[in-house]
Amino acid sequence: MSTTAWTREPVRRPDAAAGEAARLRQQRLTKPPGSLGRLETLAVRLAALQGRARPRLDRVRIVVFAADHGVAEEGVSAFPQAVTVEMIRNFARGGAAISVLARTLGASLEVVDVGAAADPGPLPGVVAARQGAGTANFTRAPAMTPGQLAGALGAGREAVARAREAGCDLFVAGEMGIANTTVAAALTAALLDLAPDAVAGRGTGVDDAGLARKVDAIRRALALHRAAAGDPMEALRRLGGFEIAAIAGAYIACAQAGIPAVVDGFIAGAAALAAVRVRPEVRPWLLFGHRSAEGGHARLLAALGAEPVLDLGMRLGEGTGAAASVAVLRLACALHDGMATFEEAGVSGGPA
Ligand SMILES: Cc1cc2ncn([C@H]3O[C@H](COP(=O)(O)O)[C@@H](O)[C@H]3O)c2cc1C
Ligand SMILES: O=C(O)c1cccnc1
Repeated sequence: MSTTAWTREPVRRPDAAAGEAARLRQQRLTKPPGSLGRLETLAVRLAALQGRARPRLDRVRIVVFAADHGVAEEGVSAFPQAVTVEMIRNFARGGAAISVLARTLGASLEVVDVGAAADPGPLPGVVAARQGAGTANFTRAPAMTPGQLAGALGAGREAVARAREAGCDLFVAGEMGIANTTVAAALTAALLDLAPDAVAGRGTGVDDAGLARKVDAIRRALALHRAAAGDPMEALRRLGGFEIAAIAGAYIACAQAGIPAVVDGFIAGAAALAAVRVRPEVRPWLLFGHRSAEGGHARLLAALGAEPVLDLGMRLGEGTGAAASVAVLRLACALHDGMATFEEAGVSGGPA
């Protein structure tokens, strides 16, 4: 049986010397210091994370983790649970938003079925790592058994190992799972000690009655699992989901492998929060792609001290907000690498 012991293995430290070399290069490029704003600091951060003064984003890996949630039966989503497996098929055929973004970016896309309610069977580009036919309804029982939690975390670690094997400059985790905004909200509320209505949003577009059912389901879940709030791994087991645990595992594995990761929206953000609570040294390895329009994401970002790259009013998931930010991160790297220095260009007024 798989265990979670690997999550306690050492995490890499960013390379301060590579970061400093990148910072000095930015000062010598033909522009007033700081005038490219966060395009400068993002390139410097990527340099420290990749351990090279000129960071590259040629090989971007996107992995969408899909799973279902027992809490869907509480009527918390605007869409039926069958959409999860239907979207797995859509990913495999290349018709989803993340499929288009991955193609446009020239990024490799993998889908991991961590436990949709229906088994999609073998599909091209879909890895089966099923921990069950969806989690248990967390308003009545822990979402996962200890074995399922370990299996889901391990599925994330294995996805990072495959990415590393293929060569990976940057890792993007996405998710698909009907009702997972309820799950992300419950986990966020437990870990940040917030009221359900402060973190629950409309997800796929629930009406007022749906939102009230969602807040109520979260309130009941928090009451049932109250004792776990101080233990992030146990909170993840009781209030999380297979795909959220897999993403948390992937972030921890990225930090252990020295691969920077871009976090997507609210759901991936909840996984990031869990990962950082389990292993605080994971935090430097995470960049934040965008601010989701989902209620609760802004508070989650604030708690993580995260300033997202984009704020486009997106609220889809699948890794789409993180993928969109890769275009900006690539521009940051291209400027950093390709601009002339004051000295090279014979422009006056550069650093002494
Ligand atoms: C067609 C479709 C594609 C999606 N892709 C991502 N999500 C997003 O919506 C779901 C979460 O919202 P809720 O908690 O309200 O169910 C997740 O699957 C998330 O990835 C989708 C949702 C739908 C309907
Ligand atoms: O921010 C997200 O990740 C999100 C928001 C709504 C629905 N699905 C995902």
